[in-house]
Amino acid sequence: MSVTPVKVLKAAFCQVAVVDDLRVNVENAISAIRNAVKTKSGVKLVVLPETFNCPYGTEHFRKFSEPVPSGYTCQKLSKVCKELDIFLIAGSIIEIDEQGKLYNTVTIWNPKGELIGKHRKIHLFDISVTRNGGCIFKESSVLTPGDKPTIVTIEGRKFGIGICHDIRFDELAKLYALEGCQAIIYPSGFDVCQGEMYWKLLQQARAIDNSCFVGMICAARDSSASYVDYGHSMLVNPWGDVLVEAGEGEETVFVDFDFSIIDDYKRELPILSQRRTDLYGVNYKKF
Ligand SMILES: O=C(O)CCC(=O)C(=O)O
Repeated sequence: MSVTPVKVLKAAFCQVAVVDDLRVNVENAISAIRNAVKTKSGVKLVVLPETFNCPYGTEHFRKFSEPVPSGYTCQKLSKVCKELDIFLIAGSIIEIDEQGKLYNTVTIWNPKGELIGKHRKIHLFDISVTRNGGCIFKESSVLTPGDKPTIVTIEGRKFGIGICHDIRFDELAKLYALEGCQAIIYPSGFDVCQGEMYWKLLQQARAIDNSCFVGMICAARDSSASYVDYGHSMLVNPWGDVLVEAGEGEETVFVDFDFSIIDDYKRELPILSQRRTDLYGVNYKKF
């Protein structure tokens, strides 16, 4: 049954803190979700950060891994979506498959508590940057990359899903735009150094180039952690305007996706249809 697309979708981005205890993290995320729905009436979509139930570090990933959707975290998330009648882009968890392979995986849930999508991070975070304080990370030492893009329909609107480092790859965002997505959501965990340089800039670039909303949702900053998350969960519209930005600490921010702005942007600046596809193109496998 097709749903009439909503004009405006009310959303909450929960910038939760993450500690070294899976069950505490899940309880914390669930109470943030409950508070968000209680605080602002009409919230229909909630988003959580990357690895919201596990400290971000390759040494933690196997210990915190769970099967999807039968694991503890997924079962709790499914239940809360049903209870609160919401969609949830559930940040990410570390998924373990039957072969014991690990993935960084976003699960997406509908108000019936059904899993409507699962995105395994496609571009693993392997960098060794030396400038501005530096950042070295090698997710591929323990994780397996996902092999397909993920689009879900929420209240009649198509959302593309990525995870953190996925935002650096414009082809993925372009593919989502060409497939009709009006928003791309990246649960994320930039460190402070990369965050200061690129967090806002990358979202503005992806949003402007692809005529859509772009959001990144981060965990709260904990300066005593070995990997320090940037915070600043954000949503940008296609004009590049920052519609909402959290601070550094634990916080939930609320934002309306008013989809009329996408139509205005595409009418006034029709770059997607002005592309010279006789000269170049984005090739991708059908998924
Ligand atoms: O691309 C970056 O600089 C940060 C990416 C990241 O932190 C991640 O993928 O978890």
